[in-house]
Amino acid sequence: MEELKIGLIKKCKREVKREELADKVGSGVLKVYSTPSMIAFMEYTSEECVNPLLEEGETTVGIAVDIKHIKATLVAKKVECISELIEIDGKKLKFKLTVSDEDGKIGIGNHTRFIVNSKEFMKKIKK
Ligand SMILES: CC(C)(COP(=O)(O)OP(=O)(O)OC[C@H]1O[C@@H](n2cnc3c(N)ncnc32)[C@H](O)[C@@H]1OP(=O)(O)O)[C@@H](O)C(=O)NCCC(=O)NCCS
Repeated sequence: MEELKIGLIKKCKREVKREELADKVGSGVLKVYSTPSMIAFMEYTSEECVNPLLEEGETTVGIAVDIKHIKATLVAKKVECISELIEIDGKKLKFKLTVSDEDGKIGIGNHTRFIVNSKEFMKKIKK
């Protein structure tokens, strides 16, 4: 079975939906792909990159993002995210990310996730 190692890569593709636009998300007023939606796509792709290789009962949670949104994208455009695992520091996993639309790069940066046991993580949160 494949193991968690530096160099793992995941690519995900999707189409920009109306509910992902800045005026719908509330992060701006224009009808363009929102930065939070792009970051969510980056988080999803990074999670997918490593989740199949975790122990039973484990998942990852996002703990840091350092992202640049460099170009605007309209609804219905196709976007692709590439996430590469570039650092493993105990339970901390660092990913390098690129998001492109049909015309080129729209987002770049790094994202860190932390491996947790799902049940224990939820139990520790104060109600
Ligand atoms: C991930 C989390 C459980 C770690 O907490 P913990 O188990 O108590 O671990 P610690 O606080 O001892 O941190 C462990 C390491 O991660 C680092 N770390 C924790 N949070 C960090 C963050 N946000 N950014 C960078 N590093 C972080 C700590 O500095 C420590 O590093 P070290 O081992 O080099 O000293 C906690 O930060 C958390 O719950 N974050 C919120 C995650 C979340 O809800 N995400 C949204 C859902 S996906």
